[in-house]
Amino acid sequence: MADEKKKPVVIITIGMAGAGKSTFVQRINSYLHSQDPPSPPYVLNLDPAVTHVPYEPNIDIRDTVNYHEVMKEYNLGPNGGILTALNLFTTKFDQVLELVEKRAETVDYVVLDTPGQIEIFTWSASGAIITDAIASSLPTVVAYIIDTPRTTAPATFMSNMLYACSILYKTKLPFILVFNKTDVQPHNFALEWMQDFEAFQAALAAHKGTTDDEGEPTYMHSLMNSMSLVLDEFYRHLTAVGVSSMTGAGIKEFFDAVQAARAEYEKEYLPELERARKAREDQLDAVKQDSMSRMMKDLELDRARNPEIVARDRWDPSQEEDDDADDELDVNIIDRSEERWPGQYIDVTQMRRRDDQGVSWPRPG
Ligand SMILES: Nc1nc2c(ncn2[C@@H]2O[C@H](COP(=O)(O)OP(=O)(O)OP(=O)(O)O)[C@@H](O)[C@H]2O)c(=O)[nH]1
Repeated sequence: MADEKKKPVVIITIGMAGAGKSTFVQRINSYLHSQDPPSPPYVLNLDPAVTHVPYEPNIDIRDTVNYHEVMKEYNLGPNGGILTALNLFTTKFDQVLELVEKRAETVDYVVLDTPGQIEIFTWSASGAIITDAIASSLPTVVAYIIDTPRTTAPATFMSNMLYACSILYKTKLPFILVFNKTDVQPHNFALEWMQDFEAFQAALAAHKGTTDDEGEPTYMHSLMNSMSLVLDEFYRHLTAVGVSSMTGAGIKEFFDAVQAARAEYEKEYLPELERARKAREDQLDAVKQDSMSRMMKDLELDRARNPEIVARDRWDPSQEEDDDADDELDVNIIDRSEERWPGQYIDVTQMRRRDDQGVSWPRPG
């Protein structure tokens, strides 16, 4: 389509704590800066608890929500604090989207670094809202970062793949398995297990604890055998690349995979998204039509019964309220690259104390 605007690809990096998400984001950031011409990405840090990120994010959740204050304010532990901080940030995500969309024509990639505790993003309402919101406006890809040296045992490998599988089915987005730290442990064993079901079975059988004292397969072994059959189907839907965020090896292959995933987004995800949106709108329309026609019927009956009320029931333009007064937004999402970190630290957790602003965050339910 000729009038279609250029859109960047969003890369959502997800992974277990310590898998190397932040180092990976830094690596792809520097890779894109080193291109000719340089193509700096737009980077968002969504981890409120991280003390240091090795890159300069354009939008940083820590500029908006003070995670320590959230813990104090709501009397929460670290995980509850991170989740609540993410929830508070999500209430402002429309502003984030606006800032991202403003840059859509000048950047090729938007990169999201997610909280270290994977489930806080993958299993929370906020994570789903953020993912859906961004994926419905820009082509989006999930990069699932795996700590390769810690995935060499068949059982750990399978658990990790099952987790990846659950995220794929939850987000339904194009998915890239990123085997990280290949400088320490090459990832060919993983590719072999993914491509050759029998090789994985053999690795499982060779592992200790697969048979009991009588030489019979243990319950766990049988379970893993069956699960690996399920995973065989799952592997067909994804791309795997090996990278070293430390040395930069494999990063070009990662971007080749991102381009292929973008095409997949446009071919499969987008039509599905539009179909779901249309179905939702049609359903809403039908409900609206139905209640409207019932209301009209009730109204007709009522008016027929009370003609004197009908005579008094007239619209009075002087009573119309001025809705525009509330339209101004209190902008507190900061784009560091635009504002050059003006030092206007805005701590949303403190806002409820300022009576003049009248803002009060809801307590988690
Ligand atoms: N050898 C090697 N080490 C790596 C690589 N990538 C990351 N690391 C190391 O792995 C550790 C964890 O990396 P992070 O980037 O902090 O991992 P993370 O997933 O962001 O961790 P959280 O902060 O818990 O979210 C650090 O010590 C990194 O230096 C890699 O490619 N090779």
